[in-house]
Amino acid sequence: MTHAISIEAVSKRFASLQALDSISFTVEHGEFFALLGPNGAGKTTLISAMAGLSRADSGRIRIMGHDTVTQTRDARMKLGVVPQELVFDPFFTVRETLTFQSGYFGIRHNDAWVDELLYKLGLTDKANVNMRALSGGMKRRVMVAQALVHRPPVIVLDEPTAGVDVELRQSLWAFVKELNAAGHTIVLTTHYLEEAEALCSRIAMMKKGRLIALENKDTLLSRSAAREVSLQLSGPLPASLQPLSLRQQDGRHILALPDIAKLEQVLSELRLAAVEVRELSVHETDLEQVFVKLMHGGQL
Ligand SMILES: Nc1ncnc2c1ncn2[C@@H]1O[C@H](COP(=O)(O)OP(=O)(O)OP(=O)(O)O)[C@@H](O)[C@H]1O
Repeated sequence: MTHAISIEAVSKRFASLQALDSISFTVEHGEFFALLGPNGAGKTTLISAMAGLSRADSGRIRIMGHDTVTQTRDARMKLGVVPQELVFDPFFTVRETLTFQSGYFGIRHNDAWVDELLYKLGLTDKANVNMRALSGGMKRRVMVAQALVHRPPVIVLDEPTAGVDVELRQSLWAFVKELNAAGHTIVLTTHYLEEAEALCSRIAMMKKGRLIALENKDTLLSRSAAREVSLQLSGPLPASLQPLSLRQQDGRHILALPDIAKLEQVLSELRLAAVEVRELSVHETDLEQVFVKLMHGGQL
Protein backbone atom coordinates (compact mmCIF):
# COMPACT_ATOMS: atom_id res chain seq x y z
CA MET A 1 0.00 0.00 0.00
CA THR A 2 1.29 3.45 -0.80
CA HIS A 3 1.68 6.03 1.92
CA ALA A 4 0.62 9.64 1.49
CA ILE A 5 4.25 10.57 2.13
CA SER A 6 7.20 8.24 2.40
CA ILE A 7 10.60 9.55 3.44
CA GLU A 8 13.41 7.01 3.32
CA ALA A 9 16.88 7.71 4.69
CA VAL A 10 16.97 11.28 3.38
CA SER A 11 20.18 13.20 3.96
CA LYS A 12 21.36 16.62 2.84
CA ARG A 13 24.47 18.67 3.57
CA PHE A 14 25.14 22.36 3.11
CA ALA A 15 28.97 22.54 3.07
CA SER A 16 29.99 21.23 6.50
CA LEU A 17 26.46 21.39 7.91
CA GLN A 18 24.44 18.18 7.98
CA ALA A 19 20.99 19.73 7.49
CA LEU A 20 19.20 16.35 7.19
CA ASP A 21 20.72 13.21 8.62
CA SER A 22 19.10 10.02 7.36
CA ILE A 23 15.50 10.99 8.04
CA SER A 24 12.88 8.26 7.59
CA PHE A 25 9.16 8.25 8.34
CA THR A 26 5.84 7.81 6.61
CA VAL A 27 2.63 9.80 6.77
CA GLU A 28 -0.61 7.93 6.11
CA HIS A 29 -3.58 9.05 4.04
CA GLY A 30 -5.81 11.47 5.92
CA GLU A 31 -3.35 11.98 8.78
CA PHE A 32 -2.73 15.32 10.47
CA PHE A 33 0.99 15.15 11.15
CA ALA A 34 3.30 17.63 12.87
CA LEU A 35 6.98 18.23 12.27
CA LEU A 36 8.14 19.90 15.43
CA GLY A 37 11.57 21.36 15.92
CA PRO A 38 13.52 24.45 16.92
CA ASN A 39 15.15 26.88 14.44
CA GLY A 40 17.57 25.15 12.14
CA ALA A 41 16.22 21.65 12.82
CA GLY A 42 15.88 21.00 9.08
CA LYS A 43 12.10 21.24 8.69
CA THR A 44 12.14 23.67 5.75
CA THR A 45 14.98 21.78 4.07
CA LEU A 46 12.91 18.60 4.24
CA ILE A 47 9.82 20.33 2.86
CA SER A 48 11.80 21.83 0.03
CA ALA A 49 13.03 18.34 -0.93
CA MET A 50 9.45 17.03 -0.66
CA ALA A 51 8.26 19.75 -3.02
CA GLY A 52 11.05 18.94 -5.49
CA LEU A 53 12.50 22.44 -5.04
CA SER A 54 15.81 21.03 -3.91
CA ARG A 55 17.38 17.62 -4.05
CA ALA A 56 18.42 15.47 -1.15
CA ASP A 57 21.98 14.11 -1.42
CA SER A 58 20.68 10.63 -0.76
CA GLY A 59 17.48 8.82 0.15
CA ARG A 60 14.09 8.82 -1.43
CA ILE A 61 10.88 10.81 -1.02
CA ARG A 62 7.55 9.71 -2.46
CA ILE A 63 4.31 11.68 -2.44
CA MET A 64 1.28 9.44 -2.97
CA GLY A 65 3.70 6.85 -4.38
CA HIS A 66 5.41 9.28 -6.81
CA ASP A 67 9.15 9.74 -6.48
CA THR A 68 9.97 13.45 -6.12
CA VAL A 69 13.10 13.07 -8.28
CA THR A 70 12.10 10.67 -11.05
CA GLN A 71 8.41 11.66 -11.15
CA THR A 72 8.75 15.28 -10.07
CA ARG A 73 5.65 16.57 -11.78
CA ASP A 74 3.36 13.75 -10.61
CA ALA A 75 4.66 14.17 -7.06
CA ARG A 76 4.27 17.96 -7.22
CA MET A 77 0.70 17.72 -8.47
CA LYS A 78 -0.23 15.71 -5.39
CA LEU A 79 1.30 18.23 -3.02
CA GLY A 80 0.27 21.74 -1.97
CA VAL A 81 2.89 23.70 -0.05
CA VAL A 82 2.22 26.82 1.97
CA PRO A 83 5.72 28.27 2.33
CA GLN A 84 7.03 30.06 5.37
CA GLU A 85 7.95 33.11 3.34
CA LEU A 86 5.34 35.16 1.52
CA VAL A 87 6.34 34.82 -2.12
CA PHE A 88 4.22 36.56 -4.77
CA ASP A 89 4.23 39.20 -7.45
CA PRO A 90 3.19 42.48 -5.73
CA PHE A 91 1.56 43.80 -8.89
CA PHE A 92 -0.77 40.84 -9.40
CA THR A 93 -4.23 41.00 -7.93
CA VAL A 94 -5.30 38.21 -5.63
CA ARG A 95 -7.24 36.54 -8.45
CA GLU A 96 -4.35 36.92 -10.89
CA THR A 97 -2.03 35.34 -8.33
CA LEU A 98 -4.25 32.28 -8.18
CA THR A 99 -4.72 32.18 -11.96
CA PHE A 100 -0.96 32.36 -12.43
CA GLN A 101 -0.49 29.51 -10.00
CA SER A 102 -3.01 27.38 -11.94
CA GLY A 103 -0.92 28.03 -15.05
CA TYR A 104 2.20 26.96 -13.18
CA PHE A 105 0.58 23.61 -12.56
CA GLY A 106 -0.54 23.44 -16.18
CA ILE A 107 -4.17 23.12 -15.21
CA ARG A 108 -7.06 24.97 -16.73
CA HIS A 109 -8.06 27.87 -14.61
CA ASN A 110 -11.25 27.01 -12.75
CA ASP A 111 -13.13 30.14 -11.71
CA ALA A 112 -15.68 28.31 -9.59
CA TRP A 113 -12.95 26.62 -7.54
CA VAL A 114 -10.98 29.88 -7.19
CA ASP A 115 -14.16 31.65 -6.06
CA GLU A 116 -14.77 28.91 -3.51
CA LEU A 117 -11.21 29.21 -2.18
CA LEU A 118 -11.52 32.99 -1.97
CA TYR A 119 -14.79 32.64 -0.11
CA LYS A 120 -13.53 30.02 2.33
CA LEU A 121 -10.46 32.10 3.13
CA GLY A 122 -12.42 35.32 3.56
CA LEU A 123 -10.85 36.91 0.48
CA THR A 124 -13.86 37.37 -1.78
CA ASP A 125 -13.87 41.16 -1.50
CA LYS A 126 -10.10 41.28 -2.05
CA ALA A 127 -10.13 39.34 -5.34
CA ASN A 128 -9.25 42.41 -7.41
CA VAL A 129 -6.91 44.06 -4.94
CA ASN A 130 -3.17 44.09 -5.70
CA MET A 131 -1.12 41.79 -3.50
CA ARG A 132 1.10 44.64 -2.31
CA ALA A 133 -1.96 46.40 -0.86
CA LEU A 134 -2.90 43.48 1.40
CA SER A 135 -2.07 43.11 5.06
CA GLY A 136 0.37 40.38 6.10
CA GLY A 137 -2.49 38.21 7.33
CA MET A 138 -4.35 38.55 4.05
CA LYS A 139 -1.21 37.71 2.09
CA ARG A 140 -0.84 34.60 4.23
CA ARG A 141 -4.38 33.56 3.31
CA VAL A 142 -3.59 34.01 -0.39
CA MET A 143 -0.57 31.73 0.09
CA VAL A 144 -2.90 29.07 1.47
CA ALA A 145 -5.32 29.50 -1.45
CA GLN A 146 -2.39 29.36 -3.86
CA ALA A 147 -1.28 26.01 -2.43
CA LEU A 148 -4.73 24.59 -3.09
CA VAL A 149 -5.49 25.70 -6.66
CA HIS A 150 -4.56 22.29 -8.07
CA ARG A 151 -6.59 20.45 -5.40
CA PRO A 152 -3.70 18.47 -3.95
CA PRO A 153 -4.53 15.54 -1.65
CA VAL A 154 -1.46 16.26 0.51
CA ILE A 155 -0.93 19.71 2.00
CA VAL A 156 2.20 20.89 3.80
CA LEU A 157 2.15 24.10 5.80
CA ASP A 158 5.53 25.47 6.85
CA GLU A 159 4.98 27.43 10.06
CA PRO A 160 1.85 29.12 8.76
CA THR A 161 1.09 30.85 12.04
CA ALA A 162 4.48 32.50 12.54
CA GLY A 163 3.81 36.20 13.09
CA VAL A 164 0.08 35.79 12.65
CA ASP A 165 -2.48 37.28 15.05
CA VAL A 166 -4.73 35.11 17.19
CA GLU A 167 -7.84 35.67 15.09
CA LEU A 168 -6.21 34.67 11.82
CA ARG A 169 -4.47 31.76 13.51
CA GLN A 170 -7.79 30.40 14.65
CA SER A 171 -9.49 30.88 11.33
CA LEU A 172 -6.55 29.24 9.55
CA TRP A 173 -6.70 26.26 11.87
CA ALA A 174 -10.44 25.92 11.40
CA PHE A 175 -9.87 25.90 7.65
CA VAL A 176 -7.04 23.38 7.81
CA LYS A 177 -9.09 21.13 10.10
CA GLU A 178 -11.91 21.30 7.58
CA LEU A 179 -9.51 20.22 4.82
CA ASN A 180 -8.34 17.33 6.97
CA ALA A 181 -11.93 16.29 7.71
CA ALA A 182 -12.56 16.32 3.96
CA GLY A 183 -9.80 13.71 3.56
CA HIS A 184 -6.68 15.79 2.86
CA THR A 185 -3.45 14.64 4.45
CA ILE A 186 -1.91 17.53 6.37
CA VAL A 187 1.68 18.08 7.49
CA LEU A 188 2.37 21.10 9.59
CA THR A 189 5.71 22.38 10.79
CA THR A 190 5.82 24.35 13.97
CA HIS A 191 7.99 25.45 16.87
CA TYR A 192 5.07 25.14 19.22
CA LEU A 193 4.19 21.94 20.96
CA GLU A 194 0.79 23.37 21.91
CA GLU A 195 -0.03 23.89 18.26
CA ALA A 196 1.08 20.37 17.30
CA GLU A 197 -0.89 18.94 20.21
CA ALA A 198 -4.05 20.85 19.43
CA LEU A 199 -4.17 19.78 15.80
CA CYS A 200 -2.15 16.70 14.99
CA SER A 201 -2.49 12.99 15.62
CA ARG A 202 1.24 12.20 15.33
CA ILE A 203 4.21 14.34 16.09
CA ALA A 204 7.74 13.96 14.70
CA MET A 205 10.40 15.87 16.47
CA MET A 206 13.51 17.03 14.61
CA LYS A 207 16.66 18.52 15.98
CA LYS A 208 19.91 19.32 14.15
CA GLY A 209 18.79 17.42 11.06
CA ARG A 210 17.84 14.28 12.95
CA LEU A 211 14.51 12.75 13.75
CA ILE A 212 14.77 12.31 17.48
CA ALA A 213 11.25 11.22 18.34
CA LEU A 214 8.06 10.17 16.59
CA GLU A 215 5.05 9.79 18.84
CA ASN A 216 1.30 9.49 18.78
CA LYS A 217 -0.31 12.45 20.41
CA ASP A 218 -1.94 10.19 22.96
CA THR A 219 1.44 8.90 24.05
CA LEU A 220 2.68 12.43 24.15
CA LEU A 221 -0.15 13.49 26.34
CA SER A 222 0.08 10.62 28.75
CA ARG A 223 0.73 11.97 32.19
CA SER A 224 2.10 8.95 33.96
CA ALA A 225 5.40 9.03 35.81
CA ALA A 226 8.64 8.39 33.98
CA ARG A 227 9.91 4.85 34.04
CA GLU A 228 12.50 4.21 31.36
CA VAL A 229 14.51 6.36 29.04
CA SER A 230 16.36 4.91 26.10
CA LEU A 231 19.41 6.88 24.95
CA GLN A 232 21.70 6.49 22.00
CA LEU A 233 24.91 8.25 22.92
CA SER A 234 28.01 9.42 21.11
CA GLY A 235 30.21 7.98 23.86
CA PRO A 236 30.16 5.81 26.98
CA LEU A 237 27.67 6.36 29.77
CA PRO A 238 29.40 8.53 32.42
CA ALA A 239 30.14 6.73 35.69
CA SER A 240 27.79 9.06 37.58
CA LEU A 241 24.86 7.68 35.58
CA GLN A 242 25.82 4.01 35.84
CA PRO A 243 23.58 3.43 38.89
CA LEU A 244 20.54 4.32 36.75
CA SER A 245 21.44 1.89 33.97
CA LEU A 246 19.01 -0.99 33.58
CA ARG A 247 20.55 -2.55 30.50
CA GLN A 248 22.06 -1.94 27.07
CA GLN A 249 20.02 -2.86 24.07
CA ASP A 250 20.76 -2.39 20.33
CA GLY A 251 23.50 0.10 21.13
CA ARG A 252 21.24 2.08 23.46
CA HIS A 253 21.40 2.65 27.17
CA ILE A 254 18.15 2.05 28.99
CA LEU A 255 18.00 4.03 32.22
CA ALA A 256 15.44 3.86 34.99
CA LEU A 257 14.13 7.23 36.09
CA PRO A 258 12.07 7.77 39.20
CA ASP A 259 10.56 10.95 37.80
CA ILE A 260 10.89 13.38 34.95
CA ALA A 261 12.97 15.85 36.95
CA LYS A 262 15.72 13.23 36.93
CA LEU A 263 15.89 13.41 33.13
CA GLU A 264 17.05 16.99 33.34
CA GLN A 265 19.87 15.90 35.60
CA VAL A 266 20.78 13.04 33.24
CA LEU A 267 20.94 15.43 30.28
CA SER A 268 23.02 17.92 32.19
CA GLU A 269 25.50 15.22 33.31
CA LEU A 270 25.80 14.03 29.73
CA ARG A 271 26.50 17.59 28.62
CA LEU A 272 29.16 17.96 31.28
CA ALA A 273 30.78 14.73 30.11
CA ALA A 274 30.58 16.03 26.48
CA VAL A 275 28.53 13.00 25.47
CA GLU A 276 26.02 13.83 22.78
CA VAL A 277 22.50 12.38 22.83
CA ARG A 278 21.81 11.05 19.34
CA GLU A 279 18.38 9.69 20.05
CA LEU A 280 16.11 9.70 23.03
CA SER A 281 12.83 8.03 23.77
CA VAL A 282 10.91 7.90 26.99
CA HIS A 283 8.40 5.23 27.85
CA GLU A 284 5.36 5.80 29.99
CA THR A 285 6.28 9.30 30.85
CA ASP A 286 5.11 12.83 30.68
CA LEU A 287 6.56 13.31 27.22
CA GLU A 288 5.15 16.76 26.94
CA GLN A 289 7.53 17.98 29.58
CA VAL A 290 10.40 16.30 27.80
CA PHE A 291 9.47 18.03 24.57
CA VAL A 292 9.01 21.38 26.23
CA LYS A 293 12.40 20.99 27.79
CA LEU A 294 13.95 20.09 24.47
CA MET A 295 12.32 22.96 22.65
CA HIS A 296 12.83 25.70 25.16
CA GLY A 297 15.96 24.60 26.92
CA GLY A 298 17.71 23.20 23.86
CA GLN A 299 18.90 20.40 26.10
CA LEU A 300 19.92 17.83 23.51
N1 LIG B 1 20.58 27.07 1.14
C1 LIG B 1 21.24 26.87 2.28
N2 LIG B 1 22.58 27.00 2.34
C2 LIG B 1 23.26 26.76 3.48
N3 LIG B 1 22.69 26.38 4.64
C3 LIG B 1 21.35 26.25 4.64
C4 LIG B 1 20.56 26.48 3.47
N4 LIG B 1 19.25 26.24 3.79
C5 LIG B 1 19.25 25.90 5.09
N5 LIG B 1 20.49 25.89 5.61
C6 LIG B 1 20.86 25.53 6.98
O1 LIG B 1 20.32 24.23 7.22
C7 LIG B 1 19.85 24.13 8.57
C8 LIG B 1 18.39 23.71 8.55
O2 LIG B 1 17.63 24.84 8.10
P1 LIG B 1 16.04 24.77 7.93
O3 LIG B 1 15.61 26.09 7.38
O4 LIG B 1 15.68 23.56 7.18
O5 LIG B 1 15.56 24.62 9.45
P2 LIG B 1 14.10 24.79 10.05
O6 LIG B 1 13.90 23.64 10.96
O7 LIG B 1 13.13 24.97 8.95
O8 LIG B 1 14.27 26.12 10.88
P3 LIG B 1 13.23 27.34 11.10
O9 LIG B 1 12.28 26.85 12.13
O10 LIG B 1 14.09 28.44 11.56
O11 LIG B 1 12.58 27.61 9.77
C9 LIG B 1 20.08 25.49 9.20
O12 LIG B 1 21.28 25.43 9.95
C10 LIG B 1 20.22 26.43 8.02
O13 LIG B 1 21.05 27.52 8.33
